[in-house]
Amino acid sequence: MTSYDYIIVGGGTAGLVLAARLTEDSSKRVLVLEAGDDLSGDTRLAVPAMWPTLLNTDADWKFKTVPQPGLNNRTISFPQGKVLGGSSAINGLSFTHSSKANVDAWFKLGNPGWDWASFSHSLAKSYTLTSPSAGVTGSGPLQLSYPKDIDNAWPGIWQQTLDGLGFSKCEDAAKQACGPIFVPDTIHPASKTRSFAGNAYLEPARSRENLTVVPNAVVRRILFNKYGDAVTATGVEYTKDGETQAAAGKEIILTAGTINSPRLLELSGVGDAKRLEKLGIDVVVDNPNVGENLQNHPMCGLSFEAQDDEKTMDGLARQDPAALQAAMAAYAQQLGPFASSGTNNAAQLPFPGIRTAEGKAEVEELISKYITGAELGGNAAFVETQADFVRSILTSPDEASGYYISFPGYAAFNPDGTMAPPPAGTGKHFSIALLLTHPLSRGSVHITSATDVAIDPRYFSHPLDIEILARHLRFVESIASAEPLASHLKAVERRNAAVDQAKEYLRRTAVGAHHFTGTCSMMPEALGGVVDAQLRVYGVSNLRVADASIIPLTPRANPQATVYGVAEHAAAIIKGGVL
Ligand SMILES: Cc1cc2nc3c(=O)[nH]c(=O)nc-3n(C[C@H](O)[C@H](O)[C@H](O)COP(=O)(O)OP(=O)(O)OC[C@H]3O[C@@H](n4cnc5c(N)ncnc54)[C@H](O)[C@@H]3O)c2cc1C
Repeated sequence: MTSYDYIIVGGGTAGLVLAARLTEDSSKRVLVLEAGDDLSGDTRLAVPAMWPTLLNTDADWKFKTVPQPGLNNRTISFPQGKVLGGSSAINGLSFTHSSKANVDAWFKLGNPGWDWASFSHSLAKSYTLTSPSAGVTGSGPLQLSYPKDIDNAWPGIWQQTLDGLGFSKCEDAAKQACGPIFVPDTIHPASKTRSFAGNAYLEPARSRENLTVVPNAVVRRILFNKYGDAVTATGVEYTKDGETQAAAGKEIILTAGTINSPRLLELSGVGDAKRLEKLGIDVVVDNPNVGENLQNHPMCGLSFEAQDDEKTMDGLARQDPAALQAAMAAYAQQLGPFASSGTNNAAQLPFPGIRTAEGKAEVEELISKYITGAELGGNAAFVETQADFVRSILTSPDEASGYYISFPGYAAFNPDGTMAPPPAGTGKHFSIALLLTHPLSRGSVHITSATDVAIDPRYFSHPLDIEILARHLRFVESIASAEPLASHLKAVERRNAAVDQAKEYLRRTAVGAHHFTGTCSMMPEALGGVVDAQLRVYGVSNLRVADASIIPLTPRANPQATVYGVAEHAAAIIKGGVL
């Protein structure tokens, strides 16, 4: 059996960052096993706006949640990349930093070396940003850019409207940020094609003799040696082309993502002993925290009718041949809707009204009703820290509890969370998608058999989440009713004027963003942790997890920037550079 210094399980976003960084040392042999195919060069991956066409294909694990009581018992789709590059190959390309407050809260949980100052140093290694105003900043492999042409008036309208409501543009999106922001895309500025872990990190490293990458290899379990209480990982078992194979490694690094990293731990005997014994799995390490603490942003959309002469993406969404032809012609010039994520105009906003005495009083009342007292369940010490963090966000006029993405077109979701097409006809739309940045609801991911997994995010199980999001939803309608935006829309009907109406709308239409984190959380085991601050799995000397699953408190918005930062930080830790 071939032996490696490191076996990386999952050649996704974090896995390929680690593969590239660890093979910089030519004395270290690295094996990457990736369940999905290598789709480098596939147009659906390369052309930015084509990412939805990869959903529900073989490049997607096509997960679904169990029915969600908080969402009227709906089952919500939960896509994840199954392809070399992982979710970075199929995601929506938005690159948003989390906040200093969020990362510092990880540190406060008992994670030395994971404060904002240290973490942001690692994050900065991951990207280069090309901006029309500031030029080129950074020198990391991942390429970020803004759309070249703003061929419509919407960005200005969005910013002026929010400015009029008292929120001026954020210049430092990485730190405290309240107000409209113009979010960069993971798109190469020269080619206007997707920049992702595959072409940014793997491609330059692929010819290294010490790197072996095997696509279409599904890892089934981690192999262990156990002497008394001392547990060592020795390698992995995987299937490739219908055959079971094994590889030996001095250290195993799990980067299989928020669903499959805890799933593989459980399948290999690391998890809650009672659960594993019931399934006939030999227990290697008893840790009931594995698969717990699943966090995700609940999200909803509101679409408004735009005036008939507005420029929107509705024609493209309806597959109108003229609109498609125009978009393709523009893309040949690296311009137009195919050349960007379409989600660049966003805003990070505090609790609505927090800058007034009534708003302050309202949030204080909600907090004292819902985040103190008996309804706190789960690990008391963790819950207390999470509650302190969320309280600090909600009561600050400079921290965001709502993330708003504006979009010139129809943006609504089917009941199962997939995107809904625009209504038939020729009507134009303007939409705002809304996310709760720091939910208190937490769920789980656990295996139910050798092949099945139950994903339960428990959306809105903490009552404060829906209360806060309902208030932001009302504020979405306030934005749409404010000038200059209001003049570009047909009459805005207030559909959610009362909090109860807004809550009913959320239970009926909210879905989950594709932003799941937390199932192998990094924190002390007594708080609910699965890995320590060096990302080592408790109870095993040479097994780490280093992907989105280790994030103990979910990032403010879209998480890929944070995942790249986690992977760079992990590489530095493994190479002995930090901590
Ligand atoms: C459709 C979609 C849209 C998104 N849009 C955005 C966005 O616009 N902005 C943003 O910031 N974030 C976005 N995200 C989230 C972001 O992409 C992810 O949080 C991030 O990429 C996760 O990285 P990861 O390394 O944890 O997992 P992944 O990148 O998913 O990598 C895990 C890898 O492990 C492989 N794997 C799993 N199990 C096994 C196994 N048993 N054997 C071998 N290999 C295995 C998988 O196939 C996959 O390649 C989106 C996600 C999705 C799915």
